[in-house]
Amino acid sequence: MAKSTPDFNQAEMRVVDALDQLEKGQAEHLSMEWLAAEKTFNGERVKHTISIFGSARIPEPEHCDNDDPCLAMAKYYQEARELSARIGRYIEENNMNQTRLITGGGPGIMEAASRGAFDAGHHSIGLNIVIPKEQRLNPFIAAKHSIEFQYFALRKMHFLKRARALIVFPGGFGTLDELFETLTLIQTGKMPRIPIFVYGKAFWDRLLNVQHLADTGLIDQRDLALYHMVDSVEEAWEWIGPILADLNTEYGTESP
Ligand SMILES: Nc1ncnc2c1ncn2[C@@H]1O[C@H](COP(=O)(O)O)[C@@H](O)[C@H]1O
Repeated sequence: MAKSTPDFNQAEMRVVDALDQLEKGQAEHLSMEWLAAEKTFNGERVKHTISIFGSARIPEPEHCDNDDPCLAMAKYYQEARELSARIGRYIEENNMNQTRLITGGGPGIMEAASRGAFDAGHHSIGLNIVIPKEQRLNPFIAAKHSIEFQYFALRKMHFLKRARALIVFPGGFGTLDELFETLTLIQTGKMPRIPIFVYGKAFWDRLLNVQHLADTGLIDQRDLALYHMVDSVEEAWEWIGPILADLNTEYGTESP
């Protein structure tokens, strides 16, 4: 027997039902969450951010039980910390009070990045997310610089709204989601192009064969240039340093 195909009206009805189920309270919560984050950014007078993404599960080497994958990945914790310290130091030394480093506020690479900023006397902002596992605000973010979200979608919009550069360290589904959403938004013209640095060639080369997407016509060859691979703190800084210097020239002297 042939399968029945839902007609257009049935599909429309499902959309209407779904919208009905979205309670008024939920819609209000969405807008409150968005506005609460706006309030914190505006209260802190933040206009430009450097966002760092990466695994919630990469610990510092001291917390590995000497097992190989843990130690191999833990180098990224140290490098994220070191790079963030450089970024934080530059922002502080140049009094760029409208520019902030932001992270997901959680453990792993997020902690490393907040910690590096903290080492340099820079108060990073953490966009924390309420989830059942691995949720804790890392100790290198002050409570007043933490913004708590229930919705990943809104949180991602805030990650990108003021972003002047993104640095993406190795990570799992969460990190991949953040990287690919950003690439999709830029590819489809939904947000302006910003520099994206993907950190850790050995990790990313093993994970992604993006050339295959271009070879099969699923992305344009030019889309491959939407991000740039970097493989050391030094190399990353060669790109990020000038971005901060440009921000400093353009806005550094503006009063908040
Ligand atoms: N526990 C978490 N706290 C804050 N942010 C988180 C957390 N877990 C995931 N995230 C977000 O997603 C990526 C990391 O996800 P992985 O799957 O571990 O790569 C991170 O950039 C956070 O924004």
